[in-house]
Amino acid sequence: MDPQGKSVFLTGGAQGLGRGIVEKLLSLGAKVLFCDVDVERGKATESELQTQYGADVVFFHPADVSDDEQHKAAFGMAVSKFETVDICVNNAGILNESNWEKVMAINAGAVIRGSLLALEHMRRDRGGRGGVIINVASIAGLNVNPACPTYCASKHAVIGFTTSWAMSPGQKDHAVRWCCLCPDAMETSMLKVTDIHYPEMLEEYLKDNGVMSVSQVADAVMKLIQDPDNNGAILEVTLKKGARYRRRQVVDRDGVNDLVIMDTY
Ligand SMILES: NC(=O)C1=CN([C@@H]2O[C@H](COP(=O)(O)OP(=O)(O)OC[C@H]3O[C@@H](n4cnc5c(N)ncnc54)[C@H](O)[C@@H]3O)[C@@H](O)[C@H]2O)C=CC1
Ligand SMILES: CC/C=C\C[C@H](O)/C=C/C=C\C=C\C=C\C(=O)[C@@H](O)C/C=C\CCC(=O)O
Repeated sequence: MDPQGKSVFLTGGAQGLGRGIVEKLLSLGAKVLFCDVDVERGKATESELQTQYGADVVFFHPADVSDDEQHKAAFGMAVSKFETVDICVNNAGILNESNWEKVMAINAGAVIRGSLLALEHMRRDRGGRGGVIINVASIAGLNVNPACPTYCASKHAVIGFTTSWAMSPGQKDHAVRWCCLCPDAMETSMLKVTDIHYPEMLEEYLKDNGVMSVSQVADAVMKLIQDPDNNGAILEVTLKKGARYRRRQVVDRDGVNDLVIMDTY
């Protein structure tokens, strides 16, 4: 899908990757409404982006996406501003190993709610125009990670949910494309979080693997949006190997043993 002239709803856009994605989309001619729980930063970001791109193409709406009503109201605001939402990016996420309920509510719960809101609005078999849902997971959703088991579980949930909807027999009728983004470490405030186990393991990991810029990862999100044939894609982005699709398939290897889930590049 070409972002030019399209309408976007994105969560967690006040800073970090969310803001980076908003900026790329605006530069490609999309209109964006983003929400965030950080009201001060959200307003400041809205003001800076309106100055750069125009007051009628980017809007901030305060919302905590772990709250059902606030999340629905923010999505509804995007629909009423733009009439339709073509692209939904469920990006808001936190890292906090001391509060597993909150991590699951934001990283998994709000991604599920946001996806279902978008699906209901977009699905062509119920009068919508189709669209794309991008769910932000992490490389941690594909690996094990003793530094942050809860975060890791929340990101595995995002990938399982997104790829399962992508394989729905109704997907062609819905005309909604489902994609997951799995970045390696990025230079954002999340990497400053200290509430993890074994911080020295993370430090070692970052030394070996490096840290990406937000811009590099936001470019990969544009690839996800623009490629029309990537329903079900898991886009892994790392500093060393760049953006690579992993495709998840359920495979019957021999007709005898259990089906297995396989990722291929
Ligand atoms: N920074 C990294 O190394 C990586 C981050 N990610 C994922 O990227 C996404 C964006 O994270 P970053 O930009 O790195 O973090 P960040 O902390 O810089 O930005 C996250 C934004 O989400 C907002 N947010 C948090 N909870 C919210 C809530 N309940 N309701 C609404 N907004 C909320 C924050 O206020 C903030 O503006 C997250 O899903 C994160 O898990 C994935 C892989 C690597
Ligand atoms: C701790 C998570 C930090 C930020 C979250 C964000 O999503 C960043 C993710 C990117 C990479 C994080 C890697 C962290 C690695 C570690 O902390 C090591 O403990 C991992 C060690 C072994 C796991 C085996 C593996 O590498 O797959």
